Amino acid sequence: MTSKSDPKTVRWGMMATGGIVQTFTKDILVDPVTRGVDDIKHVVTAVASSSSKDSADKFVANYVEGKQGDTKCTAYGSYKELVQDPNVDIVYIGTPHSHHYQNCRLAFEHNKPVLCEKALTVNAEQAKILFDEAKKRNLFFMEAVWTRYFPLSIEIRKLIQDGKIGEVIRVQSDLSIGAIPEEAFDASHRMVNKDLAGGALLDLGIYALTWQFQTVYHTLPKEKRKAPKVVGTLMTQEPRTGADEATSMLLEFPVSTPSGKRNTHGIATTALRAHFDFERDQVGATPAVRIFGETGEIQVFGPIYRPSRYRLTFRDKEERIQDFSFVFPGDIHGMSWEGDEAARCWLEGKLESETMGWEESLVIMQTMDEVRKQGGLTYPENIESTEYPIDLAARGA
Ligand SMILES: NC(=O)C1=CN([C@@H]2O[C@H](COP(=O)(O)OP(=O)(O)OC[C@H]3O[C@@H](n4cnc5c(N)ncnc54)[C@H](OP(=O)(O)O)[C@@H]3O)[C@@H](O)[C@H]2O)C=CC1
Ligand SMILES: O=C1OC[C@@H](O)[C@H](O)[C@H]1O
Repeated sequence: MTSKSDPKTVRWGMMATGGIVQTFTKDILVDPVTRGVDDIKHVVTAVASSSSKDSADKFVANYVEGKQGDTKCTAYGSYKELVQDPNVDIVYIGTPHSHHYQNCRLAFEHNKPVLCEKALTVNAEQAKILFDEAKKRNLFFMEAVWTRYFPLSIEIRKLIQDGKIGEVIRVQSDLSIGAIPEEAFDASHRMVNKDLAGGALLDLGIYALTWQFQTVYHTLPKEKRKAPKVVGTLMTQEPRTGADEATSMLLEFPVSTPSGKRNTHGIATTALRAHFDFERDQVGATPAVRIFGETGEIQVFGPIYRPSRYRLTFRDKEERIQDFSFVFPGDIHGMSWEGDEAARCWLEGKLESETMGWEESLVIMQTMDEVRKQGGLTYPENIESTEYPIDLAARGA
């Protein structure tokens, strides 16, 4: 348990009613005590849909009512009404990547703190403006990279920091899905639609990068962290839309070991069309992340956005192979931990989370900018723009 005092309640406002907002809502409304947390409690006091009030009403009925005692949840038919609601402490943004910049600016304009889904923005310039705005207005702001808050991720970062596998020489990370885009995603789907900043890199590749960054960059003291050089990029276009269907990245993290003597090599890959056997991966046949140290290796089994198994292998130890598994408490999907972090940071008056801080989110966006430049991937001007407000089409418009 984290605390013995009465839990403090945080009131969430949900911006959008799509897939991820449903999952996040279900997860945060699971009693935190089931995961050993007794200092905070989450309630959802408002939900807004840009498509219709009806969609917000249905969301409330399906995901909120009956799950938070007597606490009321207001349904809105516009995001503007949500950010004006005085009963909302913090806004969760679960819209497509293309809309994050505009949506965050709207929330900040009304002085609301924000937890915004990955990828934070379309490009680094937008992200930088958001961080400046949040700072100017003294508002908590965090990119919702849920994987970082998993007990498994925390444990692996600690193993590396404690030198359990020696200095890290190379990290390989992959997040690919076996979907054939024509069958799995209509050309207008957010996964492949350039108007929604779709594509493998911003949606899935960001997790391959998350594993690079959380194991190499983040395990160093802040003053020693240096942005990686993108040494090479390969990109394949999705035939109908021109979004990236497959992206491979070769990174060099300069002087990235505690001794300051070594660069670390990063190989990060992502694809929408690669055949990928999740079941086989989950039983442990094929690790999706391999962290190669001087004296040992850490293998993480996928899917790497929701990891629950890892293996440690040592060169010189008697017990050469050790396996570790994690069970998700309280039947959560795994998003509650990031919700707890955001709520706790906000309650403590922090502007950012140590685990996914502004500077690191920005470096990751800069890395993706460079990858896109090398791979020749651009998005429409209106969604790359830093202008605000721009009226981007809402769903179905
Ligand atoms: N952390 C994770 O595991 C996951 C994160 N994500 C991230 O969450 C975000 C949303 O993904 P997901 O929930 O799967 O997407 P969905 O398409 O399921 O939902 C997106 C929602 O955004 C709103 N929206 C506003 N404008 C548009 C528009 N022009 N086109 C489509 N939708 C619009 C809609 O809600 P409304 O009509 O109510 O306003 C829609 O339901 C992305 O950033 C994605 O990367 C996605 C899946 C998993
Ligand atoms: O963040 C995500 O994680 C799970 C994937 O299925 C989804 O496409 C992606 O947005």
